[in-house]
Amino acid sequence: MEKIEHISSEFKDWIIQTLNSGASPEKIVDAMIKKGFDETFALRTLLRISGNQSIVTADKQSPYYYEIPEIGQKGIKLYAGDREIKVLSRVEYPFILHLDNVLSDEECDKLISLSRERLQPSHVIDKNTGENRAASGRTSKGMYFTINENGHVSTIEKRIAELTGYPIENGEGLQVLNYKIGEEYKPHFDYFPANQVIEDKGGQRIGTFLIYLNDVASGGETVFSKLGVSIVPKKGTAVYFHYGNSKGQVDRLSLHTSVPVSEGEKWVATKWIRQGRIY
Ligand SMILES: O=C(O)CCC(=O)C(=O)O
Ligand SMILES: [Fe+2]
Repeated sequence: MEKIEHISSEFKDWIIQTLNSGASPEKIVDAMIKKGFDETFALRTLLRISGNQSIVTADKQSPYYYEIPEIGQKGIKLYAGDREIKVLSRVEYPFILHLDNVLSDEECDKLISLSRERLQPSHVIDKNTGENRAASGRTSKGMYFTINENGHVSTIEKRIAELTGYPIENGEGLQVLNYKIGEEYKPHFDYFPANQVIEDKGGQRIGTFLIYLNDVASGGETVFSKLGVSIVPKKGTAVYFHYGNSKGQVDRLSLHTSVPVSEGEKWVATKWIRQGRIY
């Protein structure tokens, strides 16, 4: 039988995701060979993807259909309670909003102090074994709050819900991440691979609300690598990016990374939002 010597964009994304969640390149090559790929092609593909080099893909997929989320329909001044939040910049494809003044300095400091003692190395759940193990693509430490865990978390969750228009119940527990010098989060998508979407747990992730909790002395930018856009962390600002539409498609342009911190440290809080209610 003839061996496969081309991959789809979707399969390429699966490789990126699997690689960055800690699977070894050898395992992925083995899996590709089992699926009928040519061995040299599989090896070469893995080398190029892990070296961040471009590869040619053959696509059957229809293009992502863009819909402007509610937060993008409110103009350049947003309101949450009596707080005015300015849009600093906006990208349409993929949809990204950069927001000023989402949290005050005191609110950022308080969130850091509530999470500091609970940080653990960032882990992923192995899809095959169900095992909780360190992720090679994520060298940061992190922790999760449960929904409405305390008054401070509730205040932040209400603000995000008001800004985005998505109820608190569509959001996962707030995650806080801390990156020290050299730590990073390799290129990844926040949405789930198609086979891991759990319909009765809110379904697919469709947007990410990412808040910067401190100023980073150097490095630590959030980079949307397919766009060539870098967001420089600034205390209290946030980015919202949206990558899931009402047709159930996901936007591959939302690939992003947190580049290594080169001086100081970085603190962020992430709220992942799903299509429907999780709880
Ligand atoms: O730390 C960052 O800038 C990105 C974090 C991120 O991508 C995530 O939490 O999904
Ligand atoms: Fe992410």
